[in-house]
Amino acid sequence: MDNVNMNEIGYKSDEQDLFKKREADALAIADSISDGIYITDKNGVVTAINKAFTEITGIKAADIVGKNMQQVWNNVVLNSDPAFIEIKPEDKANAFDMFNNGKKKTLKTRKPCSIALLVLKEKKPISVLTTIDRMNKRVLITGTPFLDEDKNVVQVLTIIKDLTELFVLREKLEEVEKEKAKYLSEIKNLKKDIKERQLYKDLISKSSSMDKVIKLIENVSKTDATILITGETGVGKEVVARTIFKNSKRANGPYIRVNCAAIPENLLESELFGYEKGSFTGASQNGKLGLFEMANNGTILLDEIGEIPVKLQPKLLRVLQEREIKRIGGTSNIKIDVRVIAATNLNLEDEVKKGNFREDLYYRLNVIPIELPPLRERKEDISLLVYNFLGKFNKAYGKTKDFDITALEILENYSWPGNVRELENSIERLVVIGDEHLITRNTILSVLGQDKFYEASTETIDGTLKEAVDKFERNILEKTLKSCGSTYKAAKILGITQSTVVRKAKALGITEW
Ligand SMILES: Nc1ncnc2c1ncn2[C@@H]1O[C@H](COP(=O)(O)OP(=O)(O)OP(=O)(O)O)[C@@H](O)[C@H]1O
Repeated sequence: MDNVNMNEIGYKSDEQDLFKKREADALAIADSISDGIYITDKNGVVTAINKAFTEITGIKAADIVGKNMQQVWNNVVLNSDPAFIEIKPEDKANAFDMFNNGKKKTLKTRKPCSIALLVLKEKKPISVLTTIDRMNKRVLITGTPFLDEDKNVVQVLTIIKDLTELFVLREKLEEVEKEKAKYLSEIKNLKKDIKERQLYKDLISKSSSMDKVIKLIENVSKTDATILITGETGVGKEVVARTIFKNSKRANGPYIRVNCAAIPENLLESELFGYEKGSFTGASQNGKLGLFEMANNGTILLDEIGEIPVKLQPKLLRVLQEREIKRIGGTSNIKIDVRVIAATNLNLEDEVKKGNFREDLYYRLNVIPIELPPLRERKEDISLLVYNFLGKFNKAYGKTKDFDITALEILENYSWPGNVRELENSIERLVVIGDEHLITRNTILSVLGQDKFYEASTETIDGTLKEAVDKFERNILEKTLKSCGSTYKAAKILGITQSTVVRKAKALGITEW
C-alpha cells in the first residue's frame, strides 16, 4: 500500500510513529485484498491507497496520494463516470438488482463526485454504484467516515468493489435465461404444432394454397354444414373429407364413404336408403339398412357425386332438406342426423347446364365449397409428399432408398395429371423396383418412362426435325447442367461422356448453368 509522507501533511512525530505502526499492519492487509481502498484525511487529502485501487481505477499512487480528492477528481476522474446510483447500506448485498433497476428511477442518483468528499460533507457512510468507463469496470464504491469524540470526521475509508465480472456473469446468466425461455416456448409451440399437425397428418402439404384449404377445413370441421369438395382426380378429396370428419364433433361417430360411380344405378338407391323386407323380388327377408342410416350421428361422403343418376337426385335432395329418409318399400320417414360431404372431379355447374345435375341439388350441396388445386399448381408440396411416400414405402418394403437431387428435380417439374395418387404410385414403384440405394434421374426415366417426363418437349414445333431435336436436346442438357452444376455430373446422369456434354453445350449455345 502506498501512503503519504506524514510530515508533508502535518502530523507530529509521536503521532506519526503510532500512526505508522498501526498503519503498517493495516496496509499489508489492505494490499492483499482484492477491493480497492483509499483513505483520505479530514481535509480530503488522500493518505493511502492499496494495490487493488490502482488495478481497478488505473490511478497510480503518484497521481493521488498526498493530493486533495477534489484536485484528483478534476484531473483524472471527472467526465469519465456517468451518474452515481446511490445504494442504501442495507441494500449493498442486492447491488446487482439495484443497478439493473436503477434505471427505473426508484433509486436516487447523484451527480458524480468524489465519494470521500461527499462522506466528509454528509458525515455518514455512502454507497454508490457506477462505472469507471476508461477501465471498463462496474464498481460499488462505499465511503465510511471515522469520527472523533466530537463527531468530526477525521478520516474516510473508501472501498471500491469491482463488480465487473459479476455483472458479466449476471448478464450471461440473463442471456442464458432468455435463451432458455425462448427454447422452452419454441418447444411448446413445436409440440402444439405437432399435436395440431397430428390432426392433419394424412394431409401432407406446405404450399400456401393448401394452407388456405387447411384453414377452411379448421373452420368448417366444427360445423355441420354440407360441404362440396371439388378438384381433379387424385388431388386428395377423400383425404380432405376424412380430415374434416376426424376434426369434427362427429369424430366418434361413423364415417361412411359411398362411391356413387362405382355402384350400379339400379342398386344405388337401395344402398343409400335401404329397403323394407320383401319390398322387391330378390330383396333380403330381413330388409336392409341403407348407408344414410348407417352413417347416423356421423358423416357420409358422397364421392363422385356428379355421377349420381338423375332419377335418384330428388330423393337425395329430400334427405338434404328434410334430414329424413324413406326406405324402399317403406311407409314411414326415418329421421337421420348425418353430416353430408360430397366430392367430385366434374364441374357440377357444367353438369347442371347439360341437364345432368339438378340445380337445386347443386346449391344444397355447395353450401361450403372446397376446391383442391391440382398438384402442378402447388409444386412446393411435391418434395414433402415425395419424402413422406418414400418413408412410407421404405418402411412397407423394408428398403432404405433415397433420392438424389436430380431425381427430385425431375419429379418437381413433371405435371402430374394423376395428381397425388399418381405421385404416390410412382414413388411406390421406384422403391420396389431395382436394388440401387440412390434413386437418380436415370432410375426415374427408366422406371416411370422417358416419354412422360419429356411431355413438355412434345408440344407442336414449327420448323424442321433437326430444329425440334436441337430444342429438345438443349432443354434436357440445360436442365441437367443447371441441376447438377458440372459437366462431369451431367455426363454421368445423361449417360454420355463429359466431352460430349461440353461439345453439345457449345453447339447448342448453352453457356451458363
Ligand atoms: N395431401 C396429401 N397428403 C398425403 N396423401 C395424399 C394427399 N392427397 C392425396 N393423397 C393420397 O393420394 C391418393 C388419392 O387421394 P384421394 O383418394 O383423396 O384423391 P381424390 O381426389 O379423392 O381422388 P378421386 O377423384 O380419384 O376420388 C390417396 O392414396 C391419398 O392418400
